[in-house]
Amino acid sequence: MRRSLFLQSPAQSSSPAAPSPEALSRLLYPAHRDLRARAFELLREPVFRLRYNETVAMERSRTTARIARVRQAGLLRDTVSRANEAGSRRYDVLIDVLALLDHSLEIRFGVNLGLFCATIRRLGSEEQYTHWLPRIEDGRDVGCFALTELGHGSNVRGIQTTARYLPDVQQFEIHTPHDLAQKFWIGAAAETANVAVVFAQLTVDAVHHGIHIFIVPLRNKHDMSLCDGITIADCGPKAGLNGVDNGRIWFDRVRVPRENMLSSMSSVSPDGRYSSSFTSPDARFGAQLAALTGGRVGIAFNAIEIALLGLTIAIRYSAKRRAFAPKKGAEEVPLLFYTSQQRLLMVPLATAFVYAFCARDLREMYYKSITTGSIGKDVHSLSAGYKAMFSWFMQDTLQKAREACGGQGYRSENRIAPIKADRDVMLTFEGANGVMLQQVAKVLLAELGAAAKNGGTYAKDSVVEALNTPPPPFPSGSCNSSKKLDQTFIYAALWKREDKLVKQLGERYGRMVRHWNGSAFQAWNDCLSVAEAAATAHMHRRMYDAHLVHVKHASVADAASGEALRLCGRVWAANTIASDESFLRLGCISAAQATDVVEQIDDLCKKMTSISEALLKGVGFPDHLLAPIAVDFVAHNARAKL
Ligand SMILES: Cc1cc2nc3c(=O)[nH]c(=O)nc-3n(C[C@H](O)[C@H](O)[C@H](O)COP(=O)(O)OP(=O)(O)OC[C@H]3O[C@@H](n4cnc5c(N)ncnc54)[C@H](O)[C@@H]3O)c2cc1C
Repeated sequence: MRRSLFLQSPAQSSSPAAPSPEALSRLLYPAHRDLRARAFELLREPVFRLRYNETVAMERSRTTARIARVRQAGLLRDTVSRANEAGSRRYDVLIDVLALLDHSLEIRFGVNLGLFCATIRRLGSEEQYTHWLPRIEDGRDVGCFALTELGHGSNVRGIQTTARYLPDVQQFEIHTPHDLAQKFWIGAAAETANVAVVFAQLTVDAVHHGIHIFIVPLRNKHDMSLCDGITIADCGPKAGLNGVDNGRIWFDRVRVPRENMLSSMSSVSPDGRYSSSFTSPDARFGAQLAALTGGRVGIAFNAIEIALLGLTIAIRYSAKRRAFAPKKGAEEVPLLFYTSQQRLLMVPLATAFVYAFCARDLREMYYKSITTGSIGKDVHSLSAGYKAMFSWFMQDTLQKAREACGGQGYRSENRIAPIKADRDVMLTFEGANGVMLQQVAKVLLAELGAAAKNGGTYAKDSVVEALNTPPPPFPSGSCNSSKKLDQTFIYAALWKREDKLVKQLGERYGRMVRHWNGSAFQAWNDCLSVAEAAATAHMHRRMYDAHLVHVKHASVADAASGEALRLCGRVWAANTIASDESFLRLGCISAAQATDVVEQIDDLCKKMTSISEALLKGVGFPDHLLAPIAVDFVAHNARAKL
């Protein structure tokens, strides 16, 4: 990249020092760097060569061949079979790399080693998980995760598959009572899985005990024929992710032994006595969905990696591709010269760096929950919020990256457009994004309710405890603070917006409950827009809190990396404030401050542009995972190559 081209504008202020790519890389990818390097190397092999516009059948068989090669290379060894944090860390590092190549490959592993194994690990007895996890890891069995039904997706509690205990034979009878209860979208069910964890409504001696989970064989392994009572249909071609064989399943009074119910928390004795370690059905239900939390943590993490992949391709191309010259006969300038192109790509680049470290924090919190065995409300709400916000950000970024590359962005071989189609489902599976934000808002409302009983003070372990302490007042001449876009100004703006919106949510909810004569369901429906706004504001303030810690940490490793990250935070904050009218509407900032913020964005983006090459080197995705336009688009398209 020729930096001089970015320095031609007289408005440009001094460029920051470029961070050390090595230091940044160690901050971003601190663990198992050898495994990460081995996985990148493996992806050079012909079976992993990128291909486009294949038939569904070809995509599926290619994904199967890729799975086999990853297994054969031994990279999966000692991952999920360890059933501990160390194994999960190795697994995640590997999957993060595979995800950069092929979403279908990631998801085929994700439903099998991720969702299936995590469910058994978290909810099964030791006997159950020591039996199943090694068999899944080495490929003797392929598992899938059967929760969603045609009639019930977001409303998980409403699923209607039944499981009735039959004490005479000490078996459960799993049954699909009608077509709306067919399992739908089940990854790997259409062709490849031989066993499923099935979520069903348990009845013991005519007493209903709510959702429980059962290990149900789907196919006879010797010839993959369907087991008695199982009907499976293919979900057919999808908008993307066609290497995954999503299927529909009906159970026709299928019998499984009593031991097949996941029994670490609840069990049924041979003579039909039900017991559970949970006194509250709500707490049991939350624990049963723990595997989904792990999935959301993974989606949040990978959404940022994929955004960075799209940005790497688009920024590298934009630094080389030229369009228009300042005067006749002069050399044309690179696309990245244009301030509009800089804004298009640098705001997402800065945002991706802010979010990347937040996603890493969330993973660390999730790893801790593997050791402690319980997922707290903080991990629950952060994983729901980050899953939604980061996957929305990813799709928005891929669209910007696509447009930034013009027509070349539309070519399949340049990756961005097909990745966008493949990844779109991340906004829906493991919890539709809008519904995820509602989950965050419900936690906020509960915290507000608890605080009201506590004289208006949030509890120490509340996710909004920070709202107990108002930000320090701006130093005299508050515009100085917004002019510099400093930490005090940014934090205060984010804090005030969150504080006001959370209170607004509480007030509106109370009013609506009265309006609807006590119906919480109706009242909540009339709060959804403020609920989403409050959840978003909460997430933004949490991200900024975390970001300040990340800047400090990065500065210790490499002063320039710390400065680079600080710049990313300012760009992200400026864009966040400029894009949401509620900062002004709610009086969190003045009109003069809003003007200060908006006027700085172009200059900040120029600074970002000057260090973007170093930032992308720190991310370090190898050329074979990028696209021809990110490497040498002229040589790649040479006539001599025809
Ligand atoms: C490719 C793919 C793979 C999948 N893999 C699996 C799998 O392996 N196993 C599995 O069990 N499931 C799987 N799923 C299912 C997935 O988890 C569900 O699609 C998801 O939970 C959403 O459920 P739904 O599709 O029924 O949407 P719905 O619940 O019908 O929701 C549709 C939309 O309605 C609105 N909405 C719904 N509820 C509310 C509400 N309370 N308030 C406001 N708005 C609301 C939202 O806009 C939402 O996006 C997969 C799905 C896809 C597409």
